[in-house]
Amino acid sequence: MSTNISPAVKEQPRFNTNERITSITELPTPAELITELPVGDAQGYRIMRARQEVRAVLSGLDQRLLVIIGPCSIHDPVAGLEYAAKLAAAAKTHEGELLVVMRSYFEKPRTTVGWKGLVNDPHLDGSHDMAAGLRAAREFTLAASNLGLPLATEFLEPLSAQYLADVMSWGAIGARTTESQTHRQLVSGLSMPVGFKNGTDGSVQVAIDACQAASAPQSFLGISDDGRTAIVTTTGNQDSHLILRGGADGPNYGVEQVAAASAAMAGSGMNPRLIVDASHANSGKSEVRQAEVIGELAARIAAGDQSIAGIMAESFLVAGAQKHDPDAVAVGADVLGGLRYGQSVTDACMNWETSSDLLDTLAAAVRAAC
Ligand SMILES: O=C[C@H](O)[C@H](O)COP(=O)(O)O
Ligand SMILES: C=C(OP(=O)(O)O)C(=O)O
Repeated sequence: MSTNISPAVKEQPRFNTNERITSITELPTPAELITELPVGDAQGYRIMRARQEVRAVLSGLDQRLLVIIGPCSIHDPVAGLEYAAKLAAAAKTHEGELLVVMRSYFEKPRTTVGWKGLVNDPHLDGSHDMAAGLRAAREFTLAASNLGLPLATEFLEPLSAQYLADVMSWGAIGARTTESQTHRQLVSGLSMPVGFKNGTDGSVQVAIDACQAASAPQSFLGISDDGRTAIVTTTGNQDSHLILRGGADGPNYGVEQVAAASAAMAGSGMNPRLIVDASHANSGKSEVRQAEVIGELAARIAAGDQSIAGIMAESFLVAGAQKHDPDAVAVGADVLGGLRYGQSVTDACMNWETSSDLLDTLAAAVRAAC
């Protein structure tokens, strides 16, 4: 444990503060980590071009389908990169019909408690070595992006964006944080298109409100690249859009539900073209059902449905999910050695073979629609 309290602060009476804080450990600043692990010029150009392509698909100018696909979470960078190599090859095969962006999710929002992702706990043992987590996440993104893949992530901790956002071509705000002012402000300053999920209760209106808030200029408390708290002033993110992921009442990818959500977005002056997440409450977190949902969506796209700009899917090397509780292992234990290689430790994913077949199906659907 290391506690860093400045000498000036130590002289103040502190008996009434921090009663429930056991440690505060300083991290490298965003600038320090980015200097150590920089994005090269050619790579930076590819990341920015992918952002423009995502924008063009979302607006309908580019007739391809956006496919945001990959593991629910990256817990083992080696397996994640093996998956990325397969996906990069499939993305190249289908580049005429699909704009494939890999889910590179390093922060997991939890309904109650559980492993919170590679940034928070990279050793999966409850040691919460976030300096190593941020480094591992950045190393992963640089390697995956060098395979030619645009990357997607969920922005969960407002401070972590400063360490990773430069490598991302698409972002999401999850169902549990769409209503949060902090996240809406954050999106207003992010450089890539960002989708807001509907709420876990199924409310689409909170995501429409979020898109409106994030599209507007904002001023808020953030951090600078040098790690100091700062006033951040933004232009607003006009590429904010809606993601339907189902809710407590069940799925919301049906024809009428998508049409209603699309019309509500248009009525609020926002982009009516949206993304459907085939996982989460749209599949009851079943990877088998998820594949069926994608099949249904492909048929609608082939028939000319223009309101679906993209699809999100959870996919990894091995089907399903395995349980992992970081509190049940000793700090320093060989956690990866005890886990099934290539299988999710968070939500269930489709395996690579099924995912590859579905990419073929989606590409055929786009060809049929043209
Ligand atoms: O996408 C992942 C999960 O659905 C999300 O993190 C919530 O998981 P939990 O309900 O298992 O905590
Ligand atoms: C956490 C996720 O989704 P949701 O916010 O829809 O639960 C996710 O996509 O990983």
